[in-house]
Amino acid sequence: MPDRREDPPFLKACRREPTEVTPIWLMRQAGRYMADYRELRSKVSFLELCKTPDLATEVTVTAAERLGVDAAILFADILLILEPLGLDLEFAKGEGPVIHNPVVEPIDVDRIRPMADAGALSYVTEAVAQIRAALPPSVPLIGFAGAPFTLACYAIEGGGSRHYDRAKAFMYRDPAAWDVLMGRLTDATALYLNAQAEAGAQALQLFDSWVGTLSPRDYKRFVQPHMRRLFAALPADVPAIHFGTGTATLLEAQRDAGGSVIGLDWRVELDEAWDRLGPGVGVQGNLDPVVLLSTREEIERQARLVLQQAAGRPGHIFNLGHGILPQTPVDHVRALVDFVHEWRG
Ligand SMILES: Cc1c2[nH]c(c1CCC(=O)O)Cc1[nH]c(c(CCC(=O)O)c1C)Cc1[nH]c(c(CCC(=O)O)c1C)Cc1[nH]c(c(C)c1CCC(=O)O)C2
Repeated sequence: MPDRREDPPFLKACRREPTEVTPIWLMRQAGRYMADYRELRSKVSFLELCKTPDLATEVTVTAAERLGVDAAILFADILLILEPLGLDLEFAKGEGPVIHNPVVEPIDVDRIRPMADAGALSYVTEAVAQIRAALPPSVPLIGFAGAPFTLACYAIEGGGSRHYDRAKAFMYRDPAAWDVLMGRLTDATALYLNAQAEAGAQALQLFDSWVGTLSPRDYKRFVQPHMRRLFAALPADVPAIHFGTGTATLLEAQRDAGGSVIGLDWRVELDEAWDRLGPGVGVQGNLDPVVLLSTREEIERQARLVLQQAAGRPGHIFNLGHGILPQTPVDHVRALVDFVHEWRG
């Protein structure tokens, strides 16, 4: 058994062990709100950045250092896995992601090729190994992937969407084809996350960003069995964080699907949500990212409320309820990190 007493606070909190400070990291902590990132992006495209381990390492490590956060997150994107599955992905200027050959008809699911191994994504596992080697031991590295439902939304919609009407109509119209698609995405994601853990990722986050669009009943029918299988296929000794947004009515069903930590957004009260989830899981969240656009006083007031709601229970990881917005002042993010570290109940 490895000696885990000296583990950094983020990993202890993932295991619901007491920590001296509440660990904090932020979704999208590396990105356009940082001048260093914008400077680099003026020279290389987003996909090139993701596919060049040296650059992905630089971006990941710089962001973690600048902010003084308790964990780094691999610089990559949830949609990269769609390429080896046979989808033609582009990050178009000003438009966000576009998939040029989306899944439209049930027969298109046949085009989604099962992945034999994670070899086609070796640029990601190389980045993981390089980042792990570059970070100090006190800063754990989080690997991640998109959850099958959120990936299926992109694969079917061909990009972002407001109501996910095409994806959901596909799901309702042809549940058998839906399950085949979800099954392939689940298999590929399990391989990909295991490869990240093998390369050095010390925790794994599944982003089910758009799952809040489903009713509890539909979640249980169309998503939960796949998520159960996915979590069961992950390495048992690596904490898994199960994240979604708009999930107030889905939390228990998400917990039952898997993950040692459940991500919460700001639409729920953290203490009430944790009561519902019970003592068997930790929680991550849940400051509204828009609060970071206000004043330092308001940021501290709202951060204090989150910390107070989590107080007395080990297993809280401070985060936003969703990613940092591009117009966020870096100083505000740093002030938040310092405030959380200095807070002593
Ligand atoms: C849905 C989703 C995507 N990507 C991701 C999600 C799930 C989280 C969420 O709900 O926000 C996850 C993601 N995307 C990115 C990371 C890197 C790690 C981090 O710092 O958090 C992570 C964890 C980098 C990125 N992914 C993207 C950028 C911006 C690219 C740029 O430099 O122009 C970054 C830094 C591009 C991206 N990627 C995606 C969209 C919709 C966009 C365009 C919108 C946008 O630009 O914010 C898909």
